[in-house]
Amino acid sequence: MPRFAANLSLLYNEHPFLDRFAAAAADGFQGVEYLFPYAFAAADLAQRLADHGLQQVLFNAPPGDWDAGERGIACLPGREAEFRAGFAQALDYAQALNCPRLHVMAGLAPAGVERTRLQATYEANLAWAAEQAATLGREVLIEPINPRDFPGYFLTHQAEAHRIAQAIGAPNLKVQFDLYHCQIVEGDVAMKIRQYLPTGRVGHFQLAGVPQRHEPDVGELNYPYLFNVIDEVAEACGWQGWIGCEYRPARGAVAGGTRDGLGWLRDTRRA
Ligand SMILES: O=C(O)C(=O)[C@@H](O)CO
Ligand SMILES: [Mg+2]
Repeated sequence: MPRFAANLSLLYNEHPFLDRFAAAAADGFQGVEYLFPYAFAAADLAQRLADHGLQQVLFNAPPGDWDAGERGIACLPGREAEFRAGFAQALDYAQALNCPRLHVMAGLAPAGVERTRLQATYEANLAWAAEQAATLGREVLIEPINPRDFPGYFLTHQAEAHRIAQAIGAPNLKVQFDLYHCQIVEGDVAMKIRQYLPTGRVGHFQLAGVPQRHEPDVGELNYPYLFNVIDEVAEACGWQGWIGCEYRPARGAVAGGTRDGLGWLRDTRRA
């Protein structure tokens, strides 16, 4: 069975952020991920992980001005210095939290800038970030994201992400395979797992039900089937990663909403 990490940005919103670690551990999670740690001291986060026996499996590098609508800056010409400073900060947190992988968000393609220029900026930033991360034994991840949730996002397709990772050629530059985004953008999810997992370039999976991004047992994807495919292929190729549970609980605003929606996880553990 795959290992599941609780995404504390989306799950357990019925609790204040720092209390979500305890809630996730109480539900049997051994790993956590979230969008950004930067509003908290790394030492406080590390203490929560230690207190609850949790591993930090992923978080994101600074994305630019999130509240103003930015969704990463890696493809944006002219923002290279900010990208480098942000990535250095992310690496400091990764060290303190013993987190093996960092997601670098591409950003929204600005109108009027040629794609080739964005592509060159993106690849140069990723090559630099992968080199920095390698010195500390960390991985850099890139994630294709569906353009309904993030209109204009630069990276949307699995094939494109793998082409970029392959072209840059850094062994620690990998793809974050979010099954929810993949289903929305291109479908054929099981075959894409079979195609890409054996390449060694998949660094992490994430899941959510499609289309509402609720629990994985709500919606059009058959997750028990996909978990079996991941298990089968992972065993054959020796992959040992995590699946981040990155969904908004259908009863998320209700006390106990996240736990009440974890029946799918209890069923998976029993299977
Ligand atoms: O939205 C997603 O999917 C993510 O994995 C985030 O890191 C980016 O918002
Ligand atoms: Mg994701």
